[in-house]
Amino acid sequence: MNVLLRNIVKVYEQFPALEIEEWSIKSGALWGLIGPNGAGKSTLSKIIGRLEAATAGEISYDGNPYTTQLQKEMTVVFQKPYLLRTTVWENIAYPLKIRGYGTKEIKNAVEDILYQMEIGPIMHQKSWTLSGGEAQKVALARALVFKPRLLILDEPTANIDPAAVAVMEKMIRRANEEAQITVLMVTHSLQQAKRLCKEVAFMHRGKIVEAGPTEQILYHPSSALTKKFVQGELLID
Ligand SMILES: Nc1ncnc2c1ncn2[C@@H]1O[C@H](COP(=O)(O)OP(=O)(O)OP(=O)(O)O)[C@@H](O)[C@H]1O
Repeated sequence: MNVLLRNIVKVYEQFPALEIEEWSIKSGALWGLIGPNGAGKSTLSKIIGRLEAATAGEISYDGNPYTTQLQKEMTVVFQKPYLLRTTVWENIAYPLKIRGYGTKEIKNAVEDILYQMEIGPIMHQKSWTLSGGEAQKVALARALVFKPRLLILDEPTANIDPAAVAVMEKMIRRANEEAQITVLMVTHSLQQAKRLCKEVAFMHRGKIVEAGPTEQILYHPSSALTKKFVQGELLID
């Protein structure tokens, strides 16, 4: 899905949290959003994912304004996922059920993703009994199972053990490469951005300072601020 942002502003009680003149996400992209704490990464991803309204500005999706139909084609996964109070299996089946898939299709799709994400053994477990990392895996499985056209991830692998990170990154890469799902991912790990993202945007104080191919932004940034950040010298201010 192509997403175009123009003059997006978000103000929280007179505090300007976001000011983006123009930014576009091309269909099939895999963007990483990096920047210090409080830079506005979550706010921007929630606004693009329509979980929050911008104070001003416009976002178009494939050249059109947002419609409720689009809600079925995109999804946002948070670090602390909201799961339904039921089993893992039911949580993953849910997005397919509300989209009208048949019983057989649902069974096949859920079984496939349970297997690929290595969470088959916990499929009958109730969501509130899961560990934090297991819940994050289930949330990603639930987002991927219906093949959204736009997937927004806000630190999906924070607090995850290295083996599970590898599985989750494999699934995100595969979703992007094989299912052509457009991905926007907030991450605090520059290593993860290097491994996974084709392009990276660096945010600071509500603005996108610099955006472009991952290699360029992380190794040859043009802004002194980006350079400081990627070298680990930018303090929260
Ligand atoms: N609901 C809110 N009310 C008031 N201020 C808010 C609200 N949500 C976010 N902010 C402020 O907006 C700014 C941007 O926050 P945001 O969560 O987008 O940053 P972030 O880059 O995702 O940070 P982090 O890396 O710490 O998660 C911060 O200064 C934050 O305190």
